Amino acid sequence: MAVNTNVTPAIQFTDVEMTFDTRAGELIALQHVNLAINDHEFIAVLGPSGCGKSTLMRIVAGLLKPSAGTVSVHGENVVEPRDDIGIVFQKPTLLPWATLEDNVVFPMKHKFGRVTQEQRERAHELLKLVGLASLENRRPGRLSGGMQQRVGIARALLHNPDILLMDEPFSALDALTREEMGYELQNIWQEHRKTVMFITHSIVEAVLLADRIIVMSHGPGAHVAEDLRVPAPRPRTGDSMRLSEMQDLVSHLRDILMTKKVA
Ligand SMILES: Nc1ncnc2c1ncn2[C@@H]1O[C@H](COP(=O)(O)OP(=O)(O)OP(=O)(O)O)[C@@H](O)[C@H]1O
Repeated sequence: MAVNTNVTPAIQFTDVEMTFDTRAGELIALQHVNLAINDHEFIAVLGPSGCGKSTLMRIVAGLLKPSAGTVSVHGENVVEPRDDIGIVFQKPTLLPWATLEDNVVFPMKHKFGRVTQEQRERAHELLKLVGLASLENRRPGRLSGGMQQRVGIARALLHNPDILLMDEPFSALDALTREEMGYELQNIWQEHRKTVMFITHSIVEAVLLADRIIVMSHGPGAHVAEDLRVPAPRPRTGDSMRLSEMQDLVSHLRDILMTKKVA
């Protein structure tokens, strides 16, 4: 079968530069960032602390405008926040007085002033999808960090975005919950096939979840230093990590990230 190489990427960075004005002067955080992320692809972004991973995500989300270059989503330049993007942050910042269902539908209420019955039904289905069936009338204060983050994921999926941006979504969780959430995210991704851009500091998490791993170089002027395909088939399990090619990938990533070889 012929491969169509002329497909518009879900997300494309073209020669992106991001400069911030700081008290110490101009800081060139990103420079010459070129990257194409395909539809339905799950990519993880790794890189030294402060290299600009969150900045990349905020540009895709339309929350920041690049100083030079362009970012497009499905072929359209990003100039403002878009409805086809959902975002999950490190902490879900839920409304403590609202039920889980009300928290999931809150962005709709905030944006349109009302919530439809269909959206409430979808919130119910999504809470089921993230393992919180029958808890929709609870309030977040009584939930563990992992459960709260599940609500954050359900909320990001409510408007059925094509693209999910996740900025260290599991970093505040304990190790076991974090691993469990990773497998759940993989299940959700297998079922819904969103394009996912997942920022993490965990090499193992990146390797377990992603199709491709993007390693950013050190800043200032961070760019894509490596673009690596993850070799294991899906669904990935703990056993996937025993494959020699996965261990080689983990060793390679440790080597370049811990010995600061990314330049
Ligand atoms: N609004 C801003 N104003 C000034 N400097 C900023 C701003 N946002 C980010 N920076 C700087 O840009 C660089 C990249 O920041 P960013 O948060 O994107 O890095 P990161 O790779 O996500 O960091 P971490 O891994 O520690 O979360 C850092 O030096 C940061 O201090």
